[in-house]
Amino acid sequence: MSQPFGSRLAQAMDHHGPLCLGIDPHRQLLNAWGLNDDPAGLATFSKIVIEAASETTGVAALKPQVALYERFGSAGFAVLEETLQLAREANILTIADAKRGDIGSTMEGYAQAWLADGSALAADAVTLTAYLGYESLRPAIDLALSHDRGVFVLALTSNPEGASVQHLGPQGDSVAKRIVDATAQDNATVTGLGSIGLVIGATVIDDAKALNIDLVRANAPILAPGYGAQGAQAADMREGFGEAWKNVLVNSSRGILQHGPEVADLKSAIDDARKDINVK
Ligand SMILES: O=C(O)c1cc(=O)[nH]c(=O)n1[C@@H]1O[C@H](COP(=O)(O)O)[C@@H](O)[C@H]1O
Repeated sequence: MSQPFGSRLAQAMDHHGPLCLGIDPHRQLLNAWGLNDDPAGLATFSKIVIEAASETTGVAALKPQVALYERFGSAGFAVLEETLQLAREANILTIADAKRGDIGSTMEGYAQAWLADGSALAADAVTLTAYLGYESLRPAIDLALSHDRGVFVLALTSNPEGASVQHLGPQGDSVAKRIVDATAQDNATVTGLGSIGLVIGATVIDDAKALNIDLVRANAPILAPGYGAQGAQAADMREGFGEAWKNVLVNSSRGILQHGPEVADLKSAIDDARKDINVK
């Protein structure tokens, strides 16, 4: 890969718009699509989603939810490897939603799995959790940067429980703010969009303001899940993110996937979401 992840993502977002399609093969969705909840069902589901994404101009990235493959152990991981390979062949950026985090020495192992050239699980970026401290993620950040890949560090998550940890800290100095400020440092010397991203739930954008968090200064791609099935609305996202909106990659999983299994129906759900998000 000849360009940093941030530049590749910025180009994809310019070309396709800011939609990331989550590949979340929940048992209920597989059943609704007439598929078995087993590795063969996972494989068919994933292929259909990639086919739909590659036949529209509406998807900047795909985000496979690792947990829903991991349910099936090594057989599920084999399907995830194939899925990542198909997305690579379709030229669509991938974000492995693995939410990894560990002490530095073992973080190195996760980094090699998700971010090293030649790894069967390598994606363009991986989601990380900084509960062990932002600096514990350094092996993944370093490997990502040296391999033109990226990471997305959870800062403010879309679930209601996140605030009980992420808002902690004295007035104006929350855990979430520290994470955002750390990504700002890592992206500071980059011209264009940085490769060290953040996750800010679309359902909790107002918290960023309340916590005095400067998302623009972070110069980070911002993955925003919560649109669609979790109820966040396009107009509220645009207004809430304000100036940072230009860096926001909006994820929708179930909101689009519920329209399957026909590729044509998925495509039209992607188009609808895309128009909705782009509404001025
Ligand atoms: O890291 C994520 O992607 C993530 C962070 C977060 O704060 N909230 C959140 O919902 N997610 C993921 O985004 C996807 C949301 O799926 P839907 O609610 O079906 O659109 C799931 O795979 C979640 O695990």
